[in-house]
Amino acid sequence: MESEGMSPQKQFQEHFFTCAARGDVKTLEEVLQQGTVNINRTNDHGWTALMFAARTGQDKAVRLLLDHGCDTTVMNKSCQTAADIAGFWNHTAVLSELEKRGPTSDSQAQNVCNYFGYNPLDRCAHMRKDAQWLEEKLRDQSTVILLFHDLGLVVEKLNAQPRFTQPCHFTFKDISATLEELGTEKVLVFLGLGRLQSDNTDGPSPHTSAKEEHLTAWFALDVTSISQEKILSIKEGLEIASSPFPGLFQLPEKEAGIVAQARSLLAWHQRYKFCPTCGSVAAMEEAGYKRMCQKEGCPSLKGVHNTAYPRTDPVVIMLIISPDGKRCLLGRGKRFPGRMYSCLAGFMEPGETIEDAVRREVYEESGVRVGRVQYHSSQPFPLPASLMIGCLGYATSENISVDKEELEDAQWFTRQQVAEVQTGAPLPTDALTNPRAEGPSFFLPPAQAIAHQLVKAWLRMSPNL
Ligand SMILES: NC(=O)C1=CN([C@@H]2O[C@H](COP(=O)(O)OP(=O)(O)OC[C@H]3O[C@@H](n4cnc5c(N)ncnc54)[C@H](OP(=O)(O)O)[C@@H]3O)[C@@H](O)[C@H]2O)C=CC1
Ligand SMILES: [Mg+2]
Ligand SMILES: [Mg+2]
Ligand SMILES: [Mg+2]
Ligand SMILES: [Zn+2]
Repeated sequence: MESEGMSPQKQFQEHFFTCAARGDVKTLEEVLQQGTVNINRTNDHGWTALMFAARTGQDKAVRLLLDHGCDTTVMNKSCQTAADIAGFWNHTAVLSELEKRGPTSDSQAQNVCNYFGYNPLDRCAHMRKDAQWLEEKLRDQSTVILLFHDLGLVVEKLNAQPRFTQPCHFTFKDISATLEELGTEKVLVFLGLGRLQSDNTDGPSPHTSAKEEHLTAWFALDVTSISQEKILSIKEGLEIASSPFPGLFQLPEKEAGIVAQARSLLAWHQRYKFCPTCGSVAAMEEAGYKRMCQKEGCPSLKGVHNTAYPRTDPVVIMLIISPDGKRCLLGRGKRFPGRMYSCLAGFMEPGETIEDAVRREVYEESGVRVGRVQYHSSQPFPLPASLMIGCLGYATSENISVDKEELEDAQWFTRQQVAEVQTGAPLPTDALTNPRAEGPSFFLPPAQAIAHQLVKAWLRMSPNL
């Protein structure tokens, strides 16, 4: 840690880092007593004193810094927390101390939870055939009903530039006339019971068990066959988030999973009105989780031949790491906003393992060969009903040959390039639309995309410590 040309304040800070790295608890304590340093101050690489102590396994220094309130969630410019660093260098005493004392990062404290991935509802599949129970739940004052018009969610209009989209929580009373107008053919699906809302019921009905009393029921209703104007007049201040971008990606995280569940189910009912086996009309059953062919004897009516269940299409999405471990492969889809690069992705095919789908799609789209494949996390993706399976893949070749049918470009990016973009200044507001906007030469999808989380995971695994 050189000191030439540094301001005295910076020299003092560097000295503090050195003491942390050496485990010089006595000096650290003196400095902290004086209150002359900012305990969470970072150096140019984003390292805190806690990270230096974690890097060299100084458990006493780590304990002291934690006693003085050092922040365990700070990430350096390679997106690593002190716990990541301790874990990488196998300093188990330090790691367990860090884990004991506070959140070590959003994804280490709990399993990785991607946007759309958190769904607080108990789906209560066993209740889906109980028409009386469902009807009671629907009419309960605390019940939340989400409306979709041609798959566009009905949301509350926010006056300011919307930072997020708030789904409108309709009650049975709000929409009883709408339900009547839709008649018996309506697509109304039961989503589940949850504790998201404070309950304001008059008391339990005779059919609810004690366990269910305080849980809110959630439903989704397709109102496409009614005019938009009529739907928007149900309440004041409504609008329809008809374009999925950015509306669907700005939901409160606690509701994003519920909206994903609802939208995928309604999309399925909209597109699969007829039996895929014999072409006869199929009717909705089991609160929206099944469609039954109305033709007697159709093979779709039973067992594993039943084609009448909602569709989920598995998609592999993968961050491919170069053979030397220093770069990752990112591509630009033809319809991506300007300068955005993301992980390669592709639909899985029948009779294929996740690992082989990763290898095939990467080879098809970029000509790069992949060996080992490691699962990371998954994300329901309601456009219309994919399940993104996030993986890290280790390349065994480097030459890129882009499939111009699918991608505009694919390139290897260094760890530093990616870390700079990931942790750099926020993008200018016109970066998505204006190719001449200021800012970095490329950017990554936002945190709501699983691709973003895969890149982050790779940066955090960095051997560059
Ligand atoms: N979160 C993220 O960062 C990213 C997410 N994605 C998502 O991943 C999904 C798949 O990625 P993508 O690269 O488009 O997939 P692929 O590489 O498999 O190619 C897409 C093409 O496959 C065909 N296709 C459409 N549906 C299916 C299906 N169910 N099974 C097999 N092939 C199909 C279509 O061709 P045709 O039109 O000729 O029928 C489509 O253009 C997309 O829904 C996309 O939204 C993709 C990239 C990044
Ligand atoms: Mg492909
Ligand atoms: Mg693809
Ligand atoms: Mg494909
Ligand atoms: Zn049929």
